[in-house]
Amino acid sequence: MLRYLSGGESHGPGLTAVIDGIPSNLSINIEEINRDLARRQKGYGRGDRMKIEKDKVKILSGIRNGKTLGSPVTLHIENLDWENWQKPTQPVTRPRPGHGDLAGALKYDHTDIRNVLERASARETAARVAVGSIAKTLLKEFGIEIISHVTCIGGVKLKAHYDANTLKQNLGYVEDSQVRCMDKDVEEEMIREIIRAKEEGDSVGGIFEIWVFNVPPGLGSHVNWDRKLDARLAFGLMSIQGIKGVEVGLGFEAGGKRGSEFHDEIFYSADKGYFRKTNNAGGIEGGMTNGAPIVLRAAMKPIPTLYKPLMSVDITTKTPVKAGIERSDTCAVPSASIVGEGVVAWTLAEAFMEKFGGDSLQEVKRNYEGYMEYLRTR
Ligand SMILES: Cc1cc2nc3c(=O)[nH]c(=O)nc-3n(C[C@H](O)[C@H](O)[C@H](O)COP(=O)(O)O)c2cc1C
Ligand SMILES: C=C(O[C@@H]1CC(C(=O)O)=C[C@@H](OP(=O)(O)O)[C@H]1O)C(=O)O
Repeated sequence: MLRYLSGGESHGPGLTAVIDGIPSNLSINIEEINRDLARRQKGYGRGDRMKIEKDKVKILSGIRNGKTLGSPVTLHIENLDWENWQKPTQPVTRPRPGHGDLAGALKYDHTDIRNVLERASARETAARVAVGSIAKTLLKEFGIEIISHVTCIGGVKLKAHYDANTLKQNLGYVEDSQVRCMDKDVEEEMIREIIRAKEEGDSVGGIFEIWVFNVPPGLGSHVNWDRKLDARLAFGLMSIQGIKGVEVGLGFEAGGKRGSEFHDEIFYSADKGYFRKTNNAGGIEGGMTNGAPIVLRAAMKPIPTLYKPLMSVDITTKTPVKAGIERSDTCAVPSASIVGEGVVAWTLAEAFMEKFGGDSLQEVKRNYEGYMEYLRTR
């Protein structure tokens, strides 16, 4: 069984995650984890904090001579901003609409909202990306590949749905793009919209898409609600700060289609086995992977902290006030897409280990290859 927990405040000394259940003998390249951490920090519209942080992972346990031992893997990422937060600060009393401020202060009985925002903050997603990067390494051993791109920022949208080949061909462009968008004209318009929002003391959200390739059929299960993979992927994506909607395959568009237009017809050939010509289901049927690529989309609301704040109520005096202002991003959709890759990798690694689980990578491979061999005879 795979599991992990993380701890760490946004302006504390750092973030720590302990992962249990990674099989032994998996080669881990720290530079791959650092590459994902750097990808998460990029993206047009991020605030000044990203000029301070230079996220790098330290591995404190579970890896020796570059390979996992089978014991818990402990990851640590330092907060370089920590040294600027050593002096006592004024209590934060003006909750920001859209952040965890008011609900968190009421629930945990805090009179200083900073005690809530320190952990509600998406700083925590650096730990999730490091954990996700290890999950990606495990999945890569089986040819599973996860990619993401941004399809909408602040209402500026990609003009078409792209197929897997076009997406793969444009991946280099996406990685270089300041907003992780594959179309140069749309990218420029997105950046203009972020600039306009920032100038007006406002913020934007958007949508990102995640594709997973080479997934074997049969991850997840139809037999109980909490084993359904589409539900678990939606849970993972929805748990990212700011996410308000998740789609699988055609998603909300499915509600307007006839059955005959929507469902992906089944074909068989001796060389390919069972296959589909369409993928409106997004690779999941009955809570299980069906062998087609998994396609997911997540919608992020606009960033809650506004430099031109909305109205709020001071929690000490109960008087109407403008909401508090913290240093903030204007847009974080490109970063959220990298976090999305991480949580999807984690969820799939969990499901993968449930199906093929073993204590060493060799054992997992034997189990996987046995199943793939069985599928070839079906
Ligand atoms: C990568 C990333 C960066 C974010 N940066 C900010 C930010 O600078 N300011 C802010 O108010 N919210 C930011 N958010 C969103 C808040 O963390 C989030 O809205 C808040 O924790 C409340 O959670 P909820 O939106 O899921 O309800 C960011 C989210 C992500 C994923
Ligand atoms: C620190 C990160 O994002 C932070 C997420 C965040 C929030 O409210 O979610 C608020 C900002 O924090 P600060 O006020 O310290 O600048 C972002 O910078 C990060 O992504 O590493």
